[in-house]
Amino acid sequence: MEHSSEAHHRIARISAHLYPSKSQMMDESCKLSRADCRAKGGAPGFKVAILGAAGGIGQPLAMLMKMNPLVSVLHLYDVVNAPGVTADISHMDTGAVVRGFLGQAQLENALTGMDLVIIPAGVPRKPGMTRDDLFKINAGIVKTLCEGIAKCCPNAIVNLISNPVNSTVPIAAEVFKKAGTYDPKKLLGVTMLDVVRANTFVAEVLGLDPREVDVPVVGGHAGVTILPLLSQVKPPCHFTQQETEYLTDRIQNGGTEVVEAKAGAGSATLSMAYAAVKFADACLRGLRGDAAVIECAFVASQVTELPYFASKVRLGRSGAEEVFQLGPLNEFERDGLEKAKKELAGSIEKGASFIRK
Ligand SMILES: NC(=O)c1ccc[n+]([C@@H]2O[C@H](COP(=O)([O-])OP(=O)(O)OC[C@H]3O[C@@H](n4cnc5c(N)ncnc54)[C@H](O)[C@@H]3O)[C@@H](O)[C@H]2O)c1
Ligand SMILES: O=C(O)C[C@H](O)C(=O)O
Repeated sequence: MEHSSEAHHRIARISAHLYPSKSQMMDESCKLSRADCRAKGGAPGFKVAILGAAGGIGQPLAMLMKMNPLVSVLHLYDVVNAPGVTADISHMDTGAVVRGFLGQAQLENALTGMDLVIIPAGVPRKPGMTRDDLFKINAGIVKTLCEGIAKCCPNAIVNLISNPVNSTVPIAAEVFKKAGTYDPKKLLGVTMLDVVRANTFVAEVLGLDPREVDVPVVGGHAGVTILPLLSQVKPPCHFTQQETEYLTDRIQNGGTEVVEAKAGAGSATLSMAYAAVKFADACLRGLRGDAAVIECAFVASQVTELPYFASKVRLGRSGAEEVFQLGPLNEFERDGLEKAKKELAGSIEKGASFIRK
């Protein structure tokens, strides 16, 4: 029979690693759990935090990241329901060690030591709203979370999902600048869902498997700022004017299509979680040192006269190590680019001045 105090310690260790706040109430010797040991030395991998982990995107995103073999530690932070989601996800028999963090008081613990922070925190749209209508609430949420990142994991790669991305990325950048921690390579607005949608819709038109299709989508992440470069689709193909207009409109309004179909119950969550994991996995492969990891993202950029712009980037050990030029555009795309830049300029300025004011 096992000695009862040893058994007590084992049980306490498990509880302590799931809910670190409880560990303070437990025996000191329980603080370094087996899971911690595994995370520190045994299982190679990266430490990832999800902020807003109990939300519509957060939950499936947490589940998919728990399945990612590149992740050794997964921190799930939210202002509601983080313990429930953590308990649930932690029963999955995959390698990543999961810990939950609830509320502002636990934000710093959630962030300390992280390699990658994914942020889907904030309110989603309802029918009739633009993404910019979310600015009022989400700007403050992103500011607070980024202040935490600047303090606790200033070297982490940040994947920012919260809308309006065209403004929240400049907000995050200004917070990091103020804190003296800004590294433009490490702040990435997630526009992967636009690429995922573009690949799907283009594949439908071409009668191909979407996995064989690669559509660059540049600009930003709202309406006309979402600019699919259909002239650069791989495999090379030709679209009629009617197809080009249909595809551009569907890709630009894919988010609204979901918002309307959900009829007040939120915006894209499952396809977004899929896209977020595809992008996060690319970031982690870059961090690992894999060559030629290239995805689209909204980043600090010199591709146009705007300070931020989405285009293809090469992800490496230090984040977005190379930002690619747009390549040759046709007349339809050049027109689209002008419209995109006009709207983007205002959204970027709105975000930056929220912090600079
Ligand atoms: N970039 C994209 O392509 C894309 C796609 C879809 C949705 N979004 C955006 O992602 C955001 C989240 O969408 P959702 O459907 O998951 O919303 P949701 O309301 O279902 O979930 C949001 C979660 O954020 C949490 N939260 C709120 N304030 C917080 C704070 N201060 N700290 C931590 N967590 C906090 C909430 O408790 C909730 O669990 C929205 O802004 C939405 O517009 C972006
Ligand atoms: O459309 C939204 O509000 C959510 C997201 O930006 C999307 O593109 O699905």
